[in-house]
Amino acid sequence: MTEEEILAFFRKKSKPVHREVICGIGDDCAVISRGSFWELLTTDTMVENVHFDFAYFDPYFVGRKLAAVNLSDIAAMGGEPAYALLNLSVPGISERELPLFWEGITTKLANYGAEVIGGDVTRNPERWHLTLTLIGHAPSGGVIFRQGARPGDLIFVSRPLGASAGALELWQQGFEPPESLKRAHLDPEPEIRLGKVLAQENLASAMMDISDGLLLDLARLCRANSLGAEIEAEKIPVHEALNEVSLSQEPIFYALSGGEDFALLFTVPPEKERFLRLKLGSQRLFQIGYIIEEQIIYLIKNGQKEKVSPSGFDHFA
Ligand SMILES: Nc1ncnc2c1ncn2[C@@H]1O[C@H](COP(=O)(O)OP(=O)(O)OP(=O)(O)O)[C@@H](O)[C@H]1O
Ligand SMILES: Cc1ncc(C[n+]2csc(CCOP(=O)(O)O)c2C)c(N)n1
Ligand SMILES: [Mg+2]
Repeated sequence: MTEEEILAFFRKKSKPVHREVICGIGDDCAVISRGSFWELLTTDTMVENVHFDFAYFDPYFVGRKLAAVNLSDIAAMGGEPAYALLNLSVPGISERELPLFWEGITTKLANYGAEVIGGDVTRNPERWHLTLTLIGHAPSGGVIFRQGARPGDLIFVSRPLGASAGALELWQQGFEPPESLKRAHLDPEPEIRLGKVLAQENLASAMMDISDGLLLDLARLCRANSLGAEIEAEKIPVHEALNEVSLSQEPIFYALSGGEDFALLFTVPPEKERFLRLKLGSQRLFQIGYIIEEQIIYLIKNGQKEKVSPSGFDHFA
């Protein structure tokens, strides 16, 4: 089974029984009503040689990235991160590695007001296997779900895409990537501030973060709404450093299907666009297309409109 099929199985089978569960399987975070506020829960795992390789990572950046991928799921709901539980499962860890890893994870969490408050340690005979569970909160009713988009809503991404996947390919081909690509892969910045503005000002109708690639994640957002999308290749913000390096594919491929961008993908009703630009001032946003009724994703490229199948990262594809 593919990762997509496994997730579909869980989504179909789950029927929350607790009345306080506002949102269970299927969004970037689970959401639980705690009366005066909503709690947000998310968990993400990083496995050595699946998510990172010590050929170009060190324990400090493994810690920073583990924090970032979880923070990004809180950002995708428009929430505020707070508490984390850390599960460390390793063949062994040295007196040099442990403080570096701890410094990485705690500094990244602290940048966004979060801290580690517990966890678990076990031996893993094979490789580093790390899981972080992050808990956050939002005002009651003040989160943006994947569901909520309407036909005609504008589709935005929060920053240029493809840098992380470009860096990965360069390392895997034995080259040293330029600094901006390296940073995007080793130390991605979660969009906590932007997510909060979009939620608190009720600007976005639907939102998620891009972890598996724009096309695949846009397809997930569309499916959550039983809608489709029309996007334009020329409007997709491709990270500019991809034009300066030698890669196996065109730069736009990494922006469409690379993954690990941790940018926000969100929809905005057209009548709110002016207010959105006003609220975000100098922050650049990239409108790449709009939501359509038909449950298909179209890409307009060189004046041609073509149906695209959602390609991106799947652990088992
Ligand atoms: N093993 C599982 N059991 C129950 N629910 C799961 C399981 N794995 C994933 N889910 C749920 O399925 C949904 C999609 O999961 P997915 O991991 O793709 O989300 P994500 O964290 O936004 O993406 P990524 O892991 O790529 O960052 C989420 O709501 C998640 O909680
Ligand atoms: C060594 C190595 N090989 C491949 C990749 C690419 N990669 C791994 S997981 C993932 C998507 C998000 O993960 P998840 O869906 O588990 O949250 C991507 C694009 C990498 N980073 N390192
Ligand atoms: Mg996510």
